[in-house]
Amino acid sequence: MQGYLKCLDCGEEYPVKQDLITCPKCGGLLEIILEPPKGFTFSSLRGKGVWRYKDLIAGEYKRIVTLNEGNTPLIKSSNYENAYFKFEGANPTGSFKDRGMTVAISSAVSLGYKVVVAASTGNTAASAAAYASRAGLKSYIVLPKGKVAIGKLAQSILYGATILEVDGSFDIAMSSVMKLYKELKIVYPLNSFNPWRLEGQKTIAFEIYEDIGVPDNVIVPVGNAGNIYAIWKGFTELKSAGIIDRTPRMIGVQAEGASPIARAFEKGLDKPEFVDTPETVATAIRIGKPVNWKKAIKAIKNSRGFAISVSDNEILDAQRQLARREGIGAEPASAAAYAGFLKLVNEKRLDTNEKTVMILTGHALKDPEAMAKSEAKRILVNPEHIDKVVLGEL
Ligand SMILES: Cc1ncc(COP(=O)(O)O)c(C=O)c1O
Ligand SMILES: N[C@@H](CCOP(=O)(O)O)C(=O)O
Repeated sequence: MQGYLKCLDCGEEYPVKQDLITCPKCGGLLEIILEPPKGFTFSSLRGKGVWRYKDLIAGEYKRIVTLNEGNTPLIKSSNYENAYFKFEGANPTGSFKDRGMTVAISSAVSLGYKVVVAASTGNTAASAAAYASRAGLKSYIVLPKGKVAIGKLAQSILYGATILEVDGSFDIAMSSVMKLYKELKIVYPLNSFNPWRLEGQKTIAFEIYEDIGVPDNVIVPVGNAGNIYAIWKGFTELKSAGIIDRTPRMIGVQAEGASPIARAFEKGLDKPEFVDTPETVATAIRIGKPVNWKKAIKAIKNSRGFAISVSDNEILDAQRQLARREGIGAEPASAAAYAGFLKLVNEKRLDTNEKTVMILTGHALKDPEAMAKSEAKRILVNPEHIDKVVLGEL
């Protein structure tokens, strides 16, 4: 595939080399700018999931480490005619991270790394741990102590990662991983500042396109801010290949207590004011200093989109509505996308005649404590009178 790497900070360009992760000149974020192969058509593709699109994924892979990620359902809303949910909770470890991890771990293996590292609010950790184990690599996971949902922590334990806990927020864990990456040449970083990981995540766009063509809007919950860029990148590459003639509007949603990007849009700023002590019930997106903020702002602006924030109450209410009106169990961070949709519809900022896809990034089972916050219909019954309870007579 034709292409090059370009630093978003200093603008330096490099040939597509898989061992480049950040800019060798200034340490900035690298973009992988690709031109899909001439004459590419979707009808020639075979297989399912992320690697169905291998002709569109940059890099050379001596070995592909896969758990058959991707190929997630695009579920039509039963309440809004033109709304769809891309249920990423159906991935092998229950979140969209698996799409990126299959590519990042395959890269690590192909480059000969034996040790991988990631900072995480939980999902990256679970995914990194699973794929590292499958590849036979040693994984170190850096977590904000006491701030990771129990389902995700349990996954990392089960998959056998070494868990390093730091006091403080995810952002401190992230800077610790940056330090490890810069100082120890033996570790391969799995977070989304690694542009190869985003190559896997962009396949969300390809699957949406194959299912329903180009939607008008794609609503994405934003934390470390890699996924919204990755999805936009996927659509942008289809446009440069002449397969589609427009890209959807990318709409980012953040939780009010962790909303540096949404606030930048609300205030008309070019760069976010970071949040030192981010707080939200949506622990996956409790992030104050998103490493990919430049990429996210680029994707949102170039697609004529915007970013908004939603409150914790709106998130939990949206999580319940998703479960009780659509039958879909998504974790709070994912429900933020639906909360954003409901808010925009309510404020008449989004036209329900337009085709909108919400990315439901992770499974509800990841965070049982959040699920249990919903008011329950639980009745202690005497088995002898259970019929009367059901008939409403007791
Ligand atoms: C479930 C879930 N949703 C959304 C996000 C946000 O994705 P990104 O960090 O790519 O913005 C994350 C992680 O940050 C997540 O784990
Ligand atoms: N929500 C993320 C935060 C880290 O994001 P990443 O995309 O940079 O790995 C997580 O699950 O840890």
